Amino acid sequence: MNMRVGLGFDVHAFAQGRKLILGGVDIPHHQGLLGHSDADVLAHAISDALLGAARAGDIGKLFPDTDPAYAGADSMVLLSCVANHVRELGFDIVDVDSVISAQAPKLSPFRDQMRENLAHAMGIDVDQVGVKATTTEHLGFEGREEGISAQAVALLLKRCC
Ligand SMILES: Nc1ccn([C@@H]2O[C@H](COP(=O)(O)O)[C@@H](O)[C@H]2O)c(=O)n1
Ligand SMILES: C[C@@]1(CO)OP(=O)(O)OP(=O)(O)OC[C@H]1O
Repeated sequence: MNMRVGLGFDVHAFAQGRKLILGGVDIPHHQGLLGHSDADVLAHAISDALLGAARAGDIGKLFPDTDPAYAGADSMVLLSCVANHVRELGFDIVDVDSVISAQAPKLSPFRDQMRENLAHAMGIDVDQVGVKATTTEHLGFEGREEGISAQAVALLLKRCC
């Protein structure tokens, strides 16, 4: 069986004085996401989906949040490393889809730029990357605007020898 599916999920809390970076896009907002890296929750969920499909651990295994080397890291660079890693393990990236849960800000104006950035980082075509957004109708931590979550799925094809 040559197809593998992976699931990724990540959460980051909002904090004052931080940038809001999603899919490599710097989105104007009155608060941003807290993290060891730039806290790009979408890039992290997609990274974990790729790693899950390749059965290669998770983002924290590759880039520990205790390692000063990743303080303030650009998560699109981390995503590129993950994509190259799964390719080195013998997989091609077939398709990626994702959803961001955020009460605010409105993300649809930034969707196409996020897709382009993510596709570029993973070395795939933009039509192989889906990005969606939803509010949680004011329910839960996303709905209270305490943070943002993202989920992603990835489909990989194992190259045969
Ligand atoms: N942060 C967000 C959340 C949602 N959207 C767009 O609005 C549509 C409706 O959202 P509901 O949560 O009310 O279903 C959603 O399908 C997105 O197109 C958004 O852009 N940014
Ligand atoms: C991205 C990494 C890099 O150290 O740190 P964070 O920005 O804290 O993000 P998280 O999703 O909590 O953990 C994964 C880490 O690999």
